[in-house]
This record gives sequence, C-alpha cells and structure tokens, in this order.
Amino acid sequence: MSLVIAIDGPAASGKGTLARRLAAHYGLPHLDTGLLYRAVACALLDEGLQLDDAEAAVAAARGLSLTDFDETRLRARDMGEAASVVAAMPPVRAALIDMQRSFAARPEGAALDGRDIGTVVCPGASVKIFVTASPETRATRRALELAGRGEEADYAAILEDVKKRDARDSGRSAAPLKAAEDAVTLDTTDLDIEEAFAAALKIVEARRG
Ligand SMILES: Nc1ncnc2c1ncn2[C@@H]1O[C@H](COP(=O)(O)OP(=O)(O)O)[C@@H](O)[C@H]1O
Ligand SMILES: Nc1ccn([C@@H]2O[C@H](COP(=O)(O)OP(=O)(O)O)[C@@H](O)[C@H]2O)c(=O)n1
Repeated sequence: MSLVIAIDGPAASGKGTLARRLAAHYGLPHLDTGLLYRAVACALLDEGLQLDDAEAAVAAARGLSLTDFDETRLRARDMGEAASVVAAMPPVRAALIDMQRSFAARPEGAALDGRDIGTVVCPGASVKIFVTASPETRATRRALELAGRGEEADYAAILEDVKKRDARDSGRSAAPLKAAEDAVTLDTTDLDIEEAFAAALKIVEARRG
C-alpha cells in the first residue's frame, strides 16, 4: 500500500514545514490544503464579494486549479483569517473534498497538511501526525515568517489572530480542527525545525512498522 502522510494542527504550528520535509524525504507529492481555502477567500475578495457568500464560495472552490496559485498573496496574514471564515461553510468543504482525496489517492502516495486530513479527508492514512506548539511560539514563528517576507509583523496582533483562528477552526461544526483518534501528537514548542523533523520521521517510521 502506498504511503499517505496526514499532518494536521493549528495555525503556524509547523505542519507545512514538516509535510514538505517528509514529502521530500519519501519522494511523495505534497498538498498544503490550507492554500485551497485561502484561494477561495482570495477569489471572493478579488470580486468584492462577502466572505459568507456560500454560493460564490462554492463556485470559486469548484473552479480552483492547483497550478495557478499566487502563493505570496495567499500566504499574506489577512488571507489566513479570511480562509478560516470560508472554511467554516460545509458546502465549501464539500466542494474541495474530491480534489484532496484524488491527490491523496495517487499511486505514488502523498503527504497532505491541513486541519481535517486525518479525520475527514484521509481517515485511512498510513500515518497521522497532529502538530502543536504554544500559541506564543506559533505567533513568534509567524511574525518571523511575515517579517522575512517584508510584511508588517506585529507580535501582539499576530498572537490575537492565531488565537481567534484556532477558536473558530476548533469550534466549527464542519470538520473542526482536532486530532484523529489514531494520530500521534507532536508538540514542537521546544523543538527547532531539524528536531521537529527528526521527531516526525521517527513517528512515520514507527507507524510504517
Ligand atoms: N519547529 C520549528 N521551529 C522554529 N520555526 C519553525 C518550526 N516549524 C516551522 N517553523 C517556521 O514557522 C513558520 C510557520 O511554519 P509552517 O510550516 O508554515 O506552519 P503551518 O503550515 O502550520 O502554518 C515558518 O516560517 C517555518 O519556517
Ligand atoms: N484542511 C484544512 C486546511 C485549512 N483550513 C482552513 O484554512 C485556514 C488557513 O489554513 P492554513 O493551513 O493555510 O493556515 P496556517 O496554519 O498556515 O496559518 C485555516 O485557519 C482553516 O480555517 C481548513 O479548514 N481545513
């Protein structure tokens, strides 16, 4: 059976970094599913529409193409917040599920990261990791990331963002952010990227048996 790695966790916990590193290590394609929700939000904002316009959001979700994402724009701070609003609408999630499942079903395997990969998108994944870190650590990491891209990075405002988004993502009824029962939790608060990667690799190897 091909290797499917599901990585979930709250904002700026390091999911993407770990999923990318694991994908490179095992030669798997990687999908950052947060980009899908960010792209839907971006499409609505570009058309001057409200973020709670479910019909327009579903149409945008159906029209997405993985290849034409402007990642710099999508990874901007305000787009994370906007993505979390559109992601709370069940029809938007339904419109994106097939694309994610087809990606995960590639014969060569896959690594996906998001909020509901282990619980909803790939409940049968070979390995599930739930990555966490304290809100303060995550806000510091996100502030450094944004500053590195020349974006405004006010720590206090980013910490507020992170907490608000976690609460919305965990509290929604549709595919809330939570660890799957068979996920291994990896707390990276006191781990640098190399240490977190080494820990994640150990989890994958242990699960693969
Ligand atoms: N263990 C870690 N220690 C320090 N910085 C990290 C760690 N993991 C990730 N980062 C950095 O934190 C930022 C957010 O990481 P990312 O993987 O994009 O998180 P997520 O996908 O969960 O939002 C990036 O700039 C990344 O380089
Ligand atoms: N599988 C996923 C991925 C993202 N999302 C939503 O999309 C938003 C942005 O996700 P992201 O992974 O790009 O955000 P960060 O963790 O990188 O800040 C999240 O806050 C969630 O509301 C989701 O609902 N389900």
